[in-house]
Amino acid sequence: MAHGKWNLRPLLPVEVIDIVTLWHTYRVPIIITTFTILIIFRTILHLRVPRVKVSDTPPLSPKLPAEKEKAPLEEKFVAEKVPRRIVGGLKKRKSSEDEVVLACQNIQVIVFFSSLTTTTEKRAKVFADELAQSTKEFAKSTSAIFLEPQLLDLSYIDYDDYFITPPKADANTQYFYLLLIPTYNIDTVLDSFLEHLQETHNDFRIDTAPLSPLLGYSVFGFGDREGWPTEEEGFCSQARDVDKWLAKLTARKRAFPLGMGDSKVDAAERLREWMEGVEDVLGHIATTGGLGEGVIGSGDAVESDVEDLDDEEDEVLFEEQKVAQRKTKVQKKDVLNDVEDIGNTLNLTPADPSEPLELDFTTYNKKARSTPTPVIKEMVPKNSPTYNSLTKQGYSIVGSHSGVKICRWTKSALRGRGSCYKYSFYGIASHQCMETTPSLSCSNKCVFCWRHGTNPVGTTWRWKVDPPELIFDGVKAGHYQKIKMMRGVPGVRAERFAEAMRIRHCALSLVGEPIFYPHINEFTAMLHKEHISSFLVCNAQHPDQLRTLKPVTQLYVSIDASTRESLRKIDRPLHRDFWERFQECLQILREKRFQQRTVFRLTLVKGFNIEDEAEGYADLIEKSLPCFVEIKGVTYCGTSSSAGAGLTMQNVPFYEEVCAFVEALNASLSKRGLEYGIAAEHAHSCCILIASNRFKMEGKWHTRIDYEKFFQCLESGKSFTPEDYMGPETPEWATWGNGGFDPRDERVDRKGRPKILPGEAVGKVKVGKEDEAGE
Ligand SMILES: Cc1cc2nc3c(=O)[nH]c(=O)nc-3n(C[C@H](O)[C@H](O)[C@H](O)COP(=O)(O)O)c2cc1C
Ligand code: SF4
Repeated sequence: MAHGKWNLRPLLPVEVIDIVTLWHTYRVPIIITTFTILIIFRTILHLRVPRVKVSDTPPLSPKLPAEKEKAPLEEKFVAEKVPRRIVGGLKKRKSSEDEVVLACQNIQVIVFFSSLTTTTEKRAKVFADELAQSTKEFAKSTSAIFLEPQLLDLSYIDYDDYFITPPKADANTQYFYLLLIPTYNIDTVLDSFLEHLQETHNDFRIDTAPLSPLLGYSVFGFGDREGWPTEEEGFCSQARDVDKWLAKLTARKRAFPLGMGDSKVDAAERLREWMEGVEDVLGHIATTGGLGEGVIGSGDAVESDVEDLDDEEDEVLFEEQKVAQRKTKVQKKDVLNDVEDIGNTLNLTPADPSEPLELDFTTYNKKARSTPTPVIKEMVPKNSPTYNSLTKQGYSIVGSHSGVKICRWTKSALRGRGSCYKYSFYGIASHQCMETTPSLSCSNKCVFCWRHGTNPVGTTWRWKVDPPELIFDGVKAGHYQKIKMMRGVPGVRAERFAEAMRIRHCALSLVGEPIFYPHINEFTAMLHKEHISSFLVCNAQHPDQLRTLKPVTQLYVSIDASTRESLRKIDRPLHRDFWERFQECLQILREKRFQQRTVFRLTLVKGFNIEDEAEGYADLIEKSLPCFVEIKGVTYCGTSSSAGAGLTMQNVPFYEEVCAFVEALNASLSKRGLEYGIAAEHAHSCCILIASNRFKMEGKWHTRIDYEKFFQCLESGKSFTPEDYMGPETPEWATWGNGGFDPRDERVDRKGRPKILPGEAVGKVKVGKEDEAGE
């Protein structure tokens, strides 16, 4: 009272006083705990309520009223009264989702189309009929049941029924979407469709990939090149947008690349190709239950090409990229472990570290070395660190000593982003080129080798020999499998994908020394029999094999230095008589120059083999008189092997330095009266071509090859010369001074952004990534 408060204690029973005291002491934790329990309870209740779509666009002509009628009352009530479930954040792919497995028996293909002037509608009808026939065929040989494809006009459906979640028919049916989309630069239904896709993806209340339960999707666009000649100018832009948004909404279940056709020119042909590809995928789903390797959601994606993905995909890929980066880190660590393993197990200490040392990377422990076994070993056995390392780098190992890998340029060409320099110089389309080797082993350890120092090395063949048939079939299968893995990659062109399924060129230069393989002639004969051209690169260390090599389309010898000392420093050869072998190979090449196209390949490494060596190289050219000299700035790959050799980015010459060297070399050749000239360039790869005047006609360079003529010459059984299969004129854009980038291709940087035009700022170009410049 004295303090103005009532004292109730004398009036209350003891229990009540205890409770009040307790309350005063613990009221804060009690309130917080009660509040938390209430929130948890509320959240659980909330999550158990089924998720419901909300439509912003009233259905123009609801196609499925009957189905809606059939919906249970309870569901209708929920649809009307309950707010939508909120699933925020990025979708994280669970490991179980890595493989899309057909979890049902029925496959329902829906063909969506839109059409203003009816061309797409007519084509869509024919397309759906034909698809119905082919899916019936699949049904005969598999347990999957293909329901009759549905044909739906985007103008007459409620987008919410199909493009927020796949339709809910029954648990036994899964959906596959095909969309045939024209493009209009005026307001059409396609604008609201695209808006809907975009809104669905950005709607924070909905999962960012709500269409991921689909089996897959693919889009085909109709456009008109007359009015919209290029993609930048709008050709098929709306089909490209639909493809982009569906990739996001389905968590990248692009089952087949976007197809595009010009309504006035080639739409029918392009659509047919695309249809064949789509049927192939559907057949694959029916037989295996999955989309096949390479399509996200069903296996491996793009090897190491994560950084090549479009900006448009970044948003969706965020989580996946992090996983990929984590993976890369783990892989790097593993590679390191492997190399360490090799080092530890070999435990070799050369008496003189500067002396070349013959290493056998297939020997794994001291015990194995000290007790030689009479059994002939495999060069790259499956359980070896070398095997692990090479497969992690993306090589497919075929048999026990061969490998195949698709190069960055093959991927680039599949996406319409340019071929390697061999397209500019010789007309090789990169997406039809297979890069392979029948011998992963090499007798050099070049400082710039981007094979990460993990390939086996040796001076003699001492391993088990696989038959050429096994290698030939194996590398083709490995190549096609890797091409198929590109199917779901953003930007892959349907027509290039179709073309890529026919190998036309083989670069025998991947890793190791191809002529080391004892049956190399049988192997190249198999290539030629299937009209696959052969570009074979050897390291000028095996004169006996080089002498007996039968003609290939183009025969290369790597010329990495012009003096004995710099060759020893740069190639780090295992043969002690490496210089004599090198000289002998040059002599052999001279003899072969009228039987096939012979090429010197110079790889310029600043601080190793450029300075003051132009004269030395001119001497070598004079000695061998090759048909061509390819000069290329070294590609820095940042591996431990290159770093160990003291190679850094400082050793990579700028393009202007390569140009200056080439001009000096060319001047030295003409001073000697040798008839050569600078014919072509590919600035993007830091690569320039000097050619013999034998390939110049009426003042124009003809560095390209007539491949069919080459096969005719071979099949005739008569002797022939390189001039006999000389191709058409080198295109103007590829000739010296014009940059060498095919104007038909889109030029982008590694992030997919448009890039400077050829010729602009080329002096600043340095090629700094593994196989960027082509092998
Ligand atoms: C007004 C108009 C605008 C068009 N805009 C584009 C365009 O921006 N890009 C394109 O590639 N094609 C464009 N086209 C071509 C159409 O996409 C093409 O003719 C298509 O086949 C039409 O299909 P449809 O007859 O089914 O409506 C346009 C055609 C018209 C009539
Ligand atoms: S870089 Fe080599 S393997 Fe790749 S496309 Fe060009 S020639 Fe073929």
